[in-house]
Amino acid sequence: MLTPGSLASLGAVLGVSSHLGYFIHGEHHRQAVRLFTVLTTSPVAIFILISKLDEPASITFAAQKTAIAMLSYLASLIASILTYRIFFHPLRHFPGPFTAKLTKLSHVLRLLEKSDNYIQADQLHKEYGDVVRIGPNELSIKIPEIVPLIYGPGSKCSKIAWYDVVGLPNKSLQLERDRLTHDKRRKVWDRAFTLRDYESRVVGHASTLINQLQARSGHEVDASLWFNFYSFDVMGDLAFGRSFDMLISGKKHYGLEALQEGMAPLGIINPLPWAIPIFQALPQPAGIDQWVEFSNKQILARKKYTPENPDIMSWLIEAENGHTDPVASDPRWLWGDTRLVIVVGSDTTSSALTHIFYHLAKEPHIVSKLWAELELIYTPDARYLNGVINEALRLHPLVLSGLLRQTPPEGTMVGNTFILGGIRITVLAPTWSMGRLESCYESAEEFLPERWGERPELVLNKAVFMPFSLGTYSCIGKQLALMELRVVTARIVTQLDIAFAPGKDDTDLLEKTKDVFTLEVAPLGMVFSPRRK
Ligand code: HEM
Repeated sequence: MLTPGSLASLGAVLGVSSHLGYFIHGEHHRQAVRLFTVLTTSPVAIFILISKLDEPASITFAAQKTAIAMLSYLASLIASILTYRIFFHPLRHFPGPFTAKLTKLSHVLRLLEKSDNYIQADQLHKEYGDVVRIGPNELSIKIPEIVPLIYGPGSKCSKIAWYDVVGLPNKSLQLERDRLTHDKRRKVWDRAFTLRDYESRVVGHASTLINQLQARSGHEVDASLWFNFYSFDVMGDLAFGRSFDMLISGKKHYGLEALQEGMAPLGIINPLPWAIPIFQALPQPAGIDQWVEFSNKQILARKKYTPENPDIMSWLIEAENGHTDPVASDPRWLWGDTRLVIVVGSDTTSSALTHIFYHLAKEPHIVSKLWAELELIYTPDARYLNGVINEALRLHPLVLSGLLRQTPPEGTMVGNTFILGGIRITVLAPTWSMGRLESCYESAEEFLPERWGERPELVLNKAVFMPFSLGTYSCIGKQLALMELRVVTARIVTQLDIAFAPGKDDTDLLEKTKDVFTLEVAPLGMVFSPRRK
């Protein structure tokens, strides 16, 4: 006879031992769906077992006993996890909100309202100091020296579990955690970026953008949307050999809509990598399905024709067709890299452009200095123009809350503290806050392009400036992105006057932009008009 007491004890013992024997060791995100299925179906199995073992048992009794066994298991599992996290975890001495020590769920709940992870991280640093425990297993570290240690070439830190699950079932360059495999795939991508001349194509799209802004001269336009059209069209052309023609139609392609809806849930669920596969296994919101379908369509269509001028996909498709190397020929790479190129090739530059033009509208003296420079030269060496771009990327980085990395198995130094090896800790440098560190930038909150040119003394510690990340995993599209930004900024500034639309300022942009791993940039009402000489 199984008494309620014996079942409760058995559940409690199993709860503690499954924590200490299994959950506390290693990573379990890849098994998340299986574990979730076991957890949700085991009450039925236990019910049947109790009914058999406990004859004659009424259904009510068997149900009660099942509930006792399950609840005592879950209660003791949770109690064991929380006790460990509060009293025994290697991060227990680091300051941070009490709820963050217990669970990352509190983090997710805080994001539900505004998806403003970077602002919340900044507030936590103001409250708790330079190193904050922002999750049971996670530290946000606002110390300049940490940047090369976590991200720099030769860093022993690796990408966290999030990278494994966010693109499932596909693979992609950015999401690959194994360094050797990543390096092999990076070589395939390198061919698409080495010595390719994409500038003339970019200039064509910039001219279309300017024509459209001229056609709307004196009227309010949502600059954020038009820069999105530009970057999406450029990405379509350079990656898939065909523009999406949004600049021509002036309308949002459903692909852009799908991308934005597909990325939105990430802003909320990101802090819980184990929950991502479970979320993906459930029926997906229409937006996400549309995003996947849109992305798949691009590569299927692209495979059917060979563009006149090679595009980024030319090299990735060639690798899939021609190689015996599994890293090149596994079709999951092409599906995943297609999604990657759509995200990183479009949202990134449009976000940077929107912030550049927000600052130009706010501080007209910068525009005058740009005119002066661009009247004399327009080359990649235009120092002030490059300074404007750097300042926008410093104050409004693409990945606002920081790139998540894992400490090596042998442990690592965090500030002055050594974190023991054996358990992998997630670490990040909060990019948005780091860009505003007074110890690294003189008058850090001010937009001062000259700090990157004629007044280098305004940069006190250049090591923290890493808008394109550093080392092995740094942005492969950096030079392309900078060229896209220079081409459009130089052309608009020399041809059009720029102002905020009447009654509009920066409020929406700064308060409504969402942190969804990259940025979902809020509208920016501006007026462009022919330049008064
Ligand atoms: C202003 C524009 C851009 C910024 C600020 C930017 C920034 C970044 C950052 C921070 C990463 C590292 C992500 C991580 O470690 O998880 C990254 C990776 C990457 N970016 Fe960019 N990016 C920009 C534009 C582009 C463009 C236009 C492309 C080209 C299509 C591109 C392609 C990539 C790729 C493929 C990776 C993955 C590299 C790897 O893991 O080896 N990016 N980018």
